[in-house]
Amino acid sequence: MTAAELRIGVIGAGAMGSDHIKRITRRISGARVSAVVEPDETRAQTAVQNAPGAQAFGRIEDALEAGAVDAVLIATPGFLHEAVLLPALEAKLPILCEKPLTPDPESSWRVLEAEQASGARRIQVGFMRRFDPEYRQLRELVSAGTAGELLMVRAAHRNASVPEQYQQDMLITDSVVHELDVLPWLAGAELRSLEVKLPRRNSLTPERLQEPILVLMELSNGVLVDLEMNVSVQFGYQVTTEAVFESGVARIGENAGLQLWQAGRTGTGVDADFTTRFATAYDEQVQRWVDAARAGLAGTGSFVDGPDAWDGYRVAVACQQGVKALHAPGTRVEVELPERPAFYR
Ligand SMILES: NC(=O)C1=CN([C@@H]2O[C@H](COP(=O)(O)OP(=O)(O)OC[C@H]3O[C@@H](n4cnc5c(N)ncnc54)[C@H](O)[C@@H]3O)[C@@H](O)[C@H]2O)C=CC1
Ligand SMILES: O=C1[C@@H](O)[C@H](O)[C@@H](O)[C@H](O)[C@H]1O
Repeated sequence: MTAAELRIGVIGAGAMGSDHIKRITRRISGARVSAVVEPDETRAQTAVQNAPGAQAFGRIEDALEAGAVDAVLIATPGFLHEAVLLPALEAKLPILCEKPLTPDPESSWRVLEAEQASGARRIQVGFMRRFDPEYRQLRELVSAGTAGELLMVRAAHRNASVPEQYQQDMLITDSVVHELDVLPWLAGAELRSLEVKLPRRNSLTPERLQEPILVLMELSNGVLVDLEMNVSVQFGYQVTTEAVFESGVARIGENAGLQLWQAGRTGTGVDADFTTRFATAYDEQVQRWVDAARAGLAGTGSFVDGPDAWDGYRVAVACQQGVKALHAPGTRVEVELPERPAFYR
């Protein structure tokens, strides 16, 4: 037996929050947006227009006090996640928190402590790539072993451009953060070290940035990863992964949509940004979280079906070390985690 339709409070109605509001309203079953928490009034009004029946609030505390939500989806900027996570945990709500869990290991650890005090794992972190069909297929290939052992991964994460508020460290904390979660997950291993190399600078990148960057990672099973992180490619959005096995090579993420052969040329669509490239993954992530949250509230299952707060903490440590590597190009920086609390095993 599951709980009735899940009433979701979306906290933060900027780019991602609005995308999730449309998703929940139009494509997700078993849930509706009952509240939007957004201090910017114009954004709040636009958001509630896209979510029939939703109430607007300026602060999460007000939405909780009004009893307007059964669960929350957090889409405020990362540095504000802790301030929203703590009252939501205190209210014992199921939570889907956009990446990163929080921007640094200390605040992520405080969140782990608050979650443990709440008595259950209630936080799912929005590392949506784990729900992308191609990443899932590749992970199955790794674990089935039909192409032999995985040896190396060559990855590229390319954005057409980035907004004004995007700063140098965000190459790691906002962008590479996804690979720091998904590549160890894909390879079935832990991240052991990171190194950043700086190739020639792209003259088209904003003045404040030194990029692209090359990130080298060593995993606990000996797999080596090289990742090109590039945020000024102009042509569109592309996230590719090539996995080199003992007896085969697999690639994902190269083409988007129709391939056309015409007038002596061939062409394939390119995604403009992550909202289209990972649309299926975001949908799957939110649907699985809604189903888990309903089961958790009904007492028939866990609140989480995907990356949890420990994954968020692990990635916060990796990002901290990644930023150190970014500031010391050519230096190998180790990644060490404390013992995982029994609660998360
Ligand atoms: N999974 C993915 O691929 C992506 C995830 N993100 C993540 O989504 C989150 C939001 O990013 P964006 O939508 O790009 O940011 P944004 O800046 O477009 O939107 C954030 C919104 O939060 C609101 N806000 C600020 N303080 C608030 C508070 N105390 N309570 C409620 N709302 C508050 C702001 O007014 C703004 O409307 C970040 O954690 C970001 O890392 C962003 C892009 C892609
Ligand atoms: O999370 C995201 C953005 O914040 C980030 O800026 C992009 O580089 C990522 O591809 C996207 O998925």
